[in-house]
Amino acid sequence: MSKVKITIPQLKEYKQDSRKFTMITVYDYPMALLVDRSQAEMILVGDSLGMVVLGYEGTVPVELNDVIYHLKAVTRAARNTLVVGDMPFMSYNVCKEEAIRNAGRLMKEGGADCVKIEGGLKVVDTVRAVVDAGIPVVAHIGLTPQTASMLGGFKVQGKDPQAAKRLLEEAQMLEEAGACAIVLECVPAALASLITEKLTIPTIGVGAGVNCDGQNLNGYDIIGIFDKFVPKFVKKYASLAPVILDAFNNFAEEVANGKFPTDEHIFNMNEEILKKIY
Ligand SMILES: Nc1nc(=O)c2c([nH]1)NC[C@@H]1CN(c3ccc(C(=O)N[C@@H](CCC(=O)O)C(=O)O)cc3)CN21
Ligand SMILES: CC(C)C(=O)C(=O)O
Ligand SMILES: [Mg+2]
Repeated sequence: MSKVKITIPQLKEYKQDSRKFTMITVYDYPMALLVDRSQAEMILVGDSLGMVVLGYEGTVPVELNDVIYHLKAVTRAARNTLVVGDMPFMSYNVCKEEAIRNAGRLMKEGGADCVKIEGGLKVVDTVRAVVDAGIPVVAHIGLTPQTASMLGGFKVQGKDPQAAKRLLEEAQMLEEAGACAIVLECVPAALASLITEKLTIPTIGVGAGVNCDGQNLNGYDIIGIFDKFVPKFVKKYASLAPVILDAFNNFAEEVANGKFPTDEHIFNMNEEILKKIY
């Protein structure tokens, strides 16, 4: 199977052809190698790395340099997968100039193919400015973890009529501002379906139902190695945590009782050489 990297314009063609695409969130070289070998079209190097690989409670502490560091690892592996670099909190919120400069760093230093920016109305002009600078932008509305404190936590968004209407309007404004795709996170399936229908750019759902043009899940959730919390929208396709724990315990057990290492896993030395040092 030869996989060819999907292009930004092709994302729209996928939507026009009702062809679904997959984005998997990963942050390191071995995981990116596996995604690259899979059918998945896209990788997100998400600021969720703060929670999944750095152990923070949220995504707010994540620095631009953290995302660049992980992007570098991922883009060394992902030669045939489109890589989205997530703009962390405060890397685009102060002013448009800073947003452009920081988005540029994700592309130039991290090797990202495009960037992702959280927010609705308030980031429309920023999205336009970054796109005008020649950087493709994926928008992100609904549950926006960087501003979770203002949303009252990691909660489903757009449940009442005003909030639902606002999300639709924001999606349309972000499309108009030039976003090449939009992530809908934790929004009711029927609303995500309506937004998908009204937009010409593809929607990427994460907890947003089957009618989105693309789907995103976290790679560490999919294989069940991150189990600190598991959002309702996650489907675990494998449960590796117990498998890994078992392997670690078997190793430690064999070390404790002297069964590891055996001849198979050691390096031998010529007897004559050994005699010379006695
Ligand atoms: N490993 C991982 N997977 C993710 O999907 C993910 C992250 N980390 N970090 C960044 C955000 C945070 N996300 C989350 C985290 C928790 C819930 C959660 O617990 N939601 C409740 C629903 C609450 C409600 O009903 O309003 C749930 O039960 O799923 C949802 C999304 C999604 N993202
Ligand atoms: C939840 C996804 C869309 C994300 O932004 C991340 O993983 O950082
Ligand atoms: Mg994110």
